[in-house]
Amino acid sequence: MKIAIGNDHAGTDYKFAIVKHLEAKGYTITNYGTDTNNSVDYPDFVHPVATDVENKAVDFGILICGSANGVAMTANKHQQVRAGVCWTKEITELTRQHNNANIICIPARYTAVQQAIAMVEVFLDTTFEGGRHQNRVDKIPLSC
Ligand SMILES: O=C(CO)[C@H](O)[C@H](O)[C@H](O)COP(=O)(O)O
Repeated sequence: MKIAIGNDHAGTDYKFAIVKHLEAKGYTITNYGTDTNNSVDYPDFVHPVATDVENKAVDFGILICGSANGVAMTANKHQQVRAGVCWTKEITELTRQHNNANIICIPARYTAVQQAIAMVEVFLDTTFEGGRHQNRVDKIPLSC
């Protein structure tokens, strides 16, 4: 499975922990940075991830910033992206089962790193339920 990952300065340390974990499990990761703790603007690192997801160059995306809101707002400007802010494993599971999210957004300043890794595992292992949820997901794009 192919994953694209991006973050701002608040998410760099978590990003490396997640990448290490996923690579050990055999995932192919495209890292769009940032790779330092120097202050950056999160949209610069979100759009490449969202573009890869939109173009189906990867299966899923992972975005990390301080609160997760900035990266989620940016990613959701892309038509084919459904980016969900996740802070528990249960919310993460529902984000896949009900919303068919293709990007998980993680709030590094409000989540422990082991919790972040556990949420990523749930995200990648959970399937969309379809059915009534498919009708709703189909109505998300503005073109409907
Ligand atoms: O974009 C955000 C808020 O929605 C992220 O949490 C950023 O990481 C945060 O705003 C960065 O803040 P900083 O004071 O510039 O480190």
